[in-house]
Amino acid sequence: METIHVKERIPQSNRPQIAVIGAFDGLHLGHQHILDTARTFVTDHIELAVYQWPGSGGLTSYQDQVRLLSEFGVDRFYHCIKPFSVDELQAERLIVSESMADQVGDTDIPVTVVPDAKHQGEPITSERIRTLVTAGKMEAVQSMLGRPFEITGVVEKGEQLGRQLGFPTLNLGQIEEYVEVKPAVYLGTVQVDTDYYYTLISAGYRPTVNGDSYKVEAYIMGFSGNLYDKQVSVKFLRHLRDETDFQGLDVLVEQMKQDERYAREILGLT
Ligand SMILES: Cc1cc2nc3c(=O)[nH]c(=O)nc-3n(C[C@H](O)[C@H](O)[C@H](O)COP(=O)(O)O)c2cc1C
Ligand SMILES: Nc1ncnc2c1ncn2[C@@H]1O[C@H](COP(=O)(O)OP(=O)(O)O)[C@@H](O)[C@H]1O
Repeated sequence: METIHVKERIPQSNRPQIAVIGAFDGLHLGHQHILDTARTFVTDHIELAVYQWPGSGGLTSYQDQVRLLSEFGVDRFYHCIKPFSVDELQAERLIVSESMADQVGDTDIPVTVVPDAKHQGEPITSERIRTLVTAGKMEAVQSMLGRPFEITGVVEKGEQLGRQLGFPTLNLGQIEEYVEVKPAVYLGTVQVDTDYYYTLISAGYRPTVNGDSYKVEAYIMGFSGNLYDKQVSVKFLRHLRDETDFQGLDVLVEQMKQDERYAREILGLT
């Protein structure tokens, strides 16, 4: 897949295109349905192009978007930082969602409007998924994304208290572009290089240790090793409990042990 950053005018393509227009934050099941529809118009001589309309973001990093769009068979990805007019496109056909159809306006290009994909009777939208992430409802989020919610970041140094408590936790840095997951403890997985591990994720403000800022941390079960500066991806599978202001570190440690027992029980591990 070729990626093109568009600051001003959209460059002309030398191949005929089926053009999909949308914000595409999250690449959720609705987006996947639009791309499936678009692919039915693609032939040997026509390429599939996505023109990304600027939007709110927060569910997928730019890097995730590039990876996912490429996996979904997109040939060219135009990352547009400003709204554009469809007159600038030289497409055989435009493919848009119901909500995007209003923005398209009059055009001579044939337009296919793809009906919204639904979850429990309501349209799947990025806004709806963002709200659920901030509410910690990870199973519902997963149902609408078609995969678990995932955050990719770089492991940063913290206060180095975790190891003293018997629960070393990698701290995810460079995650500002994601929405804040509800402060709570989650069961998930972490990908380090090509390996996957089960993990307990703590997202929040760490009131017990007078934490002052929002952090996403992960204690990898049955792992030891140095992960500083590595890029890791954390997937949220299930909410276990909300973040609590415990009366002292010993109470927090007892609860973390209980969290690990509970997670192992769910996973069928001993
Ligand atoms: C499984 C788990 C559950 C946690 N639950 C809480 C909690 O309920 N309240 C809280 O203040 N901090 C909680 N934390 C965060 C710890 O306070 C934090 O990991 C510890 O202060 C170590 O921080 P450090 O990585 O900066 O050294 C939890 C951490 C883990 C791994
Ligand atoms: N099981 C584990 N889970 C997470 N990190 C681990 C684990 N074992 C070792 N580590 C390493 O220890 C660091 C976390 O230890 P911690 O004492 O919490 O320090 P910090 O406050 O700097 O995060 C991680 O960044 C990683 O390099």
